[in-house]
Amino acid sequence: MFRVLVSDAISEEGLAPLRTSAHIDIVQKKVGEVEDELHTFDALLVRSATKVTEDLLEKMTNLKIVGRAGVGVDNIDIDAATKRGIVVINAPNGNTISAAEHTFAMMAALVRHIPQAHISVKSREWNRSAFVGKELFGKKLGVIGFGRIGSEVAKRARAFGMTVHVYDPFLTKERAEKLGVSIHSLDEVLASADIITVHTPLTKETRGLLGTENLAKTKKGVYLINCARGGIIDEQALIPFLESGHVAGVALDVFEQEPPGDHPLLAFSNVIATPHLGASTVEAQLNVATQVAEELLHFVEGQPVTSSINLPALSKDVYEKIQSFYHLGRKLGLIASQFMNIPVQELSVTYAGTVADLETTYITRSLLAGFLQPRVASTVNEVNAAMVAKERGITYGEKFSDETHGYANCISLTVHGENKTFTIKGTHVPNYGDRIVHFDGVAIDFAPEGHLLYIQHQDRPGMIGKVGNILGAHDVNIATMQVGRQEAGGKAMMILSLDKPVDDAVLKTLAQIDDIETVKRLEA
Ligand SMILES: NC(=O)C1=CN([C@@H]2O[C@H](COP(=O)(O)OP(=O)(O)OC[C@H]3O[C@@H](n4cnc5c(N)ncnc54)[C@H](O)[C@@H]3O)[C@@H](O)[C@H]2O)C=CC1
Ligand SMILES: O=C(O)C(=O)COP(=O)(O)O
Repeated sequence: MFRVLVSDAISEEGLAPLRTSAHIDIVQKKVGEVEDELHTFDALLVRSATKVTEDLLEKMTNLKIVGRAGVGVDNIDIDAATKRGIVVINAPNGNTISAAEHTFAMMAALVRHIPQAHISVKSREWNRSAFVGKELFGKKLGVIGFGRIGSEVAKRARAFGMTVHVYDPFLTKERAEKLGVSIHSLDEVLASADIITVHTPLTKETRGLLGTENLAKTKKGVYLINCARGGIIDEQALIPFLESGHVAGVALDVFEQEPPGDHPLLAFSNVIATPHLGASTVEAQLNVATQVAEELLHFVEGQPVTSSINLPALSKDVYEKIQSFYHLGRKLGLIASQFMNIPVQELSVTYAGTVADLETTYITRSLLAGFLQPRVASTVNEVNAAMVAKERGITYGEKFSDETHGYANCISLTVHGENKTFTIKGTHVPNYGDRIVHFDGVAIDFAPEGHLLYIQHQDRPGMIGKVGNILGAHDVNIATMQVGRQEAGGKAMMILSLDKPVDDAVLKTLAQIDDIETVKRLEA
């Protein structure tokens, strides 16, 4: 049973696809309510309220995937998840429109004092002169962060007759032109905008982006909106700018701490606020829940996930094409690691033939994970392989070649260790399987499966019989045997596939045969 903990309020209708699977068990409880069971869950689904910290991940020892029913993943310790090989997925566009509409609603409310006027009327007052506002028409809107939400806000602003100035260091001129906005430096946007709205993720770079220094560069009388993440506008820094009247008004949907409690900003009559409602619409909640539920189902079924934060994006089509090579890659890495059971510095992977035209990043990650797995106690997979390699000082690189050795495709792995270099090559034959076609300088042909025994010896008559006798005497059945040699009478090798693994005593007996130089167990 695949156990899913849903720890925030996620649309029931959106989760429905998960309920159709007999293999999935859904538990809807807060993390604090299932402390004793945390180690039993395979998946965790959250919104922004649950903090997926390293400490929580430490307790969720069986966790394989975290799904964020929304965009921002700043409540998830991505590095800690990646380190543990836990896939993190989100729903990147399900709530874009809702967040953009909320931003626009906040903008209109801010410049027309709607919340304040509403409270006044509800208090049985009729004070029209106290709430004279400003038009949006003809104003300059500064958009900081021009991704999905920023660009939807800009479209609506243009429809209102506003000019849009954008700051986004990753935005291309073509995209800006297409959407009818102009690109500026941050300083230019700060100096020119009548209203500034932020739509970046919260990162090390964007935390405090609008702090004392940058707020001082804004126009006197500027309005500010944060419907992205608390902390992008520095809340403490804002206070003197409100006190002096430099900032005319602020609309906040998000706070550094949520809920903000008795926050000093809330005491200002020209600060309006909502309790993180950007994505709180029926439509957005259905969209994001459906997106993560569908992705989770793919994950459970062994299909690729397309919106992962810590895995390269893969479409179903591409995944189907690389799947066989992905398995071959893992086997090549696994066998090479056991054969080279010494410290290694570098792995070099060469792709040739049909595989060279595919998305090889994923295959390389799989190969790397196979290589690292025998060397580390925790799980290594394509999520954390690069990180684990880095931690261990192992570098890796990809190359592409035309040399297929007569096969339709060929993956070659060369491992550089201390005083030794080892090369293994494999191919995938459709409807037949994976074959290792080159092993440590010798052309050979065997399936990388099960309990393998590698024997390196001098090419002499009678070697096969001697090995067979010893294995037979120890009740070890040989399923297949492949032999190869560099030249007659020279270095030769046998790769045997056995029905059960041999123990150390048998290895030792085999190693004592004259002309046998190396005997190694290899598990594939
Ligand atoms: N209030 C709410 O309920 C909601 C809030 N959000 C938040 O809105 C924000 C934006 O979401 P999306 O538009 O979907 O994300 P996105 O990833 O499509 O866009 C973010 C943009 O920010 C830009 N950016 C990154 N660093 C930057 C920097 N240092 N300076 C300027 N621009 C920078 C990126 O290039 C990108 O274009 C996120 O923080 C997300 O968490 C999203 C949905 C609902
Ligand atoms: O998607 C996002 O980034 C949001 O901020 C929405 O947060 P929520 O899912 O409503 O807690």
